[in-house]
Amino acid sequence: MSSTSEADAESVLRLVTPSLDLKRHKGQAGKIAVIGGCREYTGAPYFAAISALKIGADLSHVFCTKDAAPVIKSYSPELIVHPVLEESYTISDFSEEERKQVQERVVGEVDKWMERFDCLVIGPGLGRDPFLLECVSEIMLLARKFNVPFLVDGDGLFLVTNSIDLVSSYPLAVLTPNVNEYKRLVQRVLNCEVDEENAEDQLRSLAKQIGGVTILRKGKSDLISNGEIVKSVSIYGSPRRCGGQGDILSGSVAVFLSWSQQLISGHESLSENPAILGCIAASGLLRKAASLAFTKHKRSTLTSDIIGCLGESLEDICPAS
Ligand SMILES: NC(=O)C1=CN([C@@H]2O[C@H](COP(=O)(O)OP(=O)(O)OC[C@H]3O[C@@H](n4cnc5c(N)ncnc54)[C@H](O)[C@@H]3O)[C@@H](O)[C@H]2O)[C@@H](O)CC1
Ligand SMILES: Nc1ncnc2c1ncn2[C@@H]1O[C@H](COP(=O)(O)OP(=O)(O)OP(=O)(O)O)[C@@H](O)[C@H]1O
Ligand SMILES: [Mg+2]
Repeated sequence: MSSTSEADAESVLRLVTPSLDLKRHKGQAGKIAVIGGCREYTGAPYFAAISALKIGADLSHVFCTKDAAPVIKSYSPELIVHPVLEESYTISDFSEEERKQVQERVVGEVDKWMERFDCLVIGPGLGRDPFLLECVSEIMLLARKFNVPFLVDGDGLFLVTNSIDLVSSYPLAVLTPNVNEYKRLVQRVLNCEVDEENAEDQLRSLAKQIGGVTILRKGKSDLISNGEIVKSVSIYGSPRRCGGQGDILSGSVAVFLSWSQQLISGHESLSENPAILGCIAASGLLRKAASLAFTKHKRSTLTSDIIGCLGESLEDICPAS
């Protein structure tokens, strides 16, 4: 039986957004890392990482391939960019032993930083190179070892859909599939097709089947479930469907999830699930920013215009002072 309720996204945003306090030091408002960026895609990891900063995180890192790094750095001096990922073509002449060494080096480069991160965003613009995805599987296992929450999006979902054990039963994992990514997840995990008539129940079953991970199914309404409850966020956004809006969402979920975790760990009386709160807050803010950007730019609204409206939209709900 379906029991979806529309979340009060503005109240959640007010609850989880920390006040700006002169006693807080750099890092306390969030340290986020995006794992993504390859020869084809440099925009997606940039959108995710810069959105995290624009909302209020203190530090935003990007771990990408060597080709992508100078491009991403040139978009913004605010991002800390690590050119560490390798694609198969750079190691095509290598022996099995040498490939193993490269993999260990790649994973070691992320390992050095792992404990410092509040949340990882795995997948925006990652590409689908098999060697690169093998390394990213190891990075997911490492995050689990250190109990670092992670969100999986884009090509990260391609990896996870084919190796569901990577996220299975990890309560700190959030999946943010778009229409295609959701279809593939449902087919692979539930062995059936997407059922729009019973969308909420199917989402709940999917999240339960993957061991209680949180899933945010993007669409006309965003639907969120951890296998127990289902929440929706349907406030009006924008009729423009330009690429990159999902990347804003992924960086935003990472920040709000970190803030929700901080809030809940300081208040024993709060029993909410930080991943669910993070998804509701991010979805609500993205939609509000998209709506504002559309009123300003109409048909020419682009992802960068929506990013430009994140601060104003959050300020409207939670004034800085
Ligand atoms: N500027 C950039 O660098 C961007 C890179 N991106 C990256 O591109 C890679 C692939 O992601 P995609 O989202 O394109 O992959 P998808 O597997 O979602 O494929 C997109 C395809 O689905 C179709 N489609 C979209 N919405 C649909 C709907 N409602 N019903 C039916 N078909 C629909 C589109 O026409 C397109 O052909 C990822 O790594 C992603 O992160 C995207 O995030 C967009 C921005
Ligand atoms: N049909 C729709 N009507 C209104 N809002 C939508 C619709 N589809 C998506 N959205 C909004 O856009 C956000 C991004 O969803 P989308 O499906 O575009 O992700 P995506 O395909 O992963 O994007 P990206 O291009 O970044 O990869 C969602 O969180 C939702 O708020
Ligand atoms: Mg996407």
